[in-house]
Amino acid sequence: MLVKTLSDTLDTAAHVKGEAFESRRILLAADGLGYSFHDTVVKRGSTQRLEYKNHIEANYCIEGEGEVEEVATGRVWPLRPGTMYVLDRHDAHIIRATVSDLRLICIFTPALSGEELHDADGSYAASK
Ligand SMILES: CC(=O)NCC[C@H](N)C(=O)O
Repeated sequence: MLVKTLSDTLDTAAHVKGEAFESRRILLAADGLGYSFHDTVVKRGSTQRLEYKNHIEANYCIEGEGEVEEVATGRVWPLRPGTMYVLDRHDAHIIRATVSDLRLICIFTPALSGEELHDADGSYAASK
């Protein structure tokens, strides 16, 4: 059995700090599960255009309020605790933390190694 805590991740290389978010990557490629598992905080007032060309990402909101827009259609969904969105087609999307910080539980497949940063397209490099 594998047991980890959020505090094991804080201030390690797997605690990635961007302008708009902090991603605390608790399970990584090295754990051998085929997915990575992150506890991510998206900062209030931020807007991010993202497009994970090399990964599928599932996001489950557990705190805060904001919205996600599907770029291809312009469709917008509110994000609140209990809402999940999955970028199952590598969908380009825009995340807005409109009202407060958003806290999202994120799963990436294939797993991230832990230190990935967004490139200019809003993607992470392909997993090795
Ligand atoms: C929604 C969001 O902020 N995504 C960027 C961070 C990503 N979820 C990650 O954990 O690396």
